Amino acid sequence: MSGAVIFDLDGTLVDSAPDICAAAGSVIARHGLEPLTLEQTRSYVGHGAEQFVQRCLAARGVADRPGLKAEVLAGFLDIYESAVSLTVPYPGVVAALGQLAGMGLSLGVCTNKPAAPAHAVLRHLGLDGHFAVVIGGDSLAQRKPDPAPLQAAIAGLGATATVFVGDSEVDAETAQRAGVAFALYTEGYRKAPVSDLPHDAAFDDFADLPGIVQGCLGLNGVA
Ligand SMILES: O=C(O)COP(=O)(O)O
Ligand SMILES: [Mg+2]
Repeated sequence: MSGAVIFDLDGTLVDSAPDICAAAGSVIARHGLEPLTLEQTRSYVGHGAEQFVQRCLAARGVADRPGLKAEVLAGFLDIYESAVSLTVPYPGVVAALGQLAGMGLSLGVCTNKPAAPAHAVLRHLGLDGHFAVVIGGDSLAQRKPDPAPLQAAIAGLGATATVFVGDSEVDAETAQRAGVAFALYTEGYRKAPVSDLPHDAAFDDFADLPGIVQGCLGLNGVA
């Protein structure tokens, strides 16, 4: 067996909402629009950059203003790669990644964040070396909850047994459609109750993840 753990990024490995909120706020301010709250930002992340911008503009009542979405999206994507300074890994993430690698598992990322800012934030936090594969929201024609990006990550790692770790409705649906075990991190940007999301395991502390992965993959011991 070749085991792998594939992670969602925003709301799972990292709390990136403060950077996304600041970046979006600075772009919409150019159009005379008020910034978003952190809470709004968290609830709009998860479906990719275009949907995020769409939701921001809808929240400001200007979703139908001609040409605005394309302009704001371009401005947002321009600065998204440099929006890393306020982003932090969730507690215990770094130790858990080391422990999972020590168990002989390969690690990957499957996010709806575009690939360039996804790589940038992982690099900024010194986490990029952990991941042999990073699939972003613009890496394929499809994005989560389509199973194709997760399947591409699995193929890229050559994995025969996989656990997908994510924080949202989108991730739960992706795992289900791909037929992959799903571990739900409950401290991210999820909107629905935990019980509404199909999952094999749920956790609120990354210290618990190696044991969960061990159980999902049927491994014998945590190194
Ligand atoms: O919606 C995004 O841009 C990213 O969200 P994800 O990392 O949770 O997939
Ligand atoms: Mg997420």
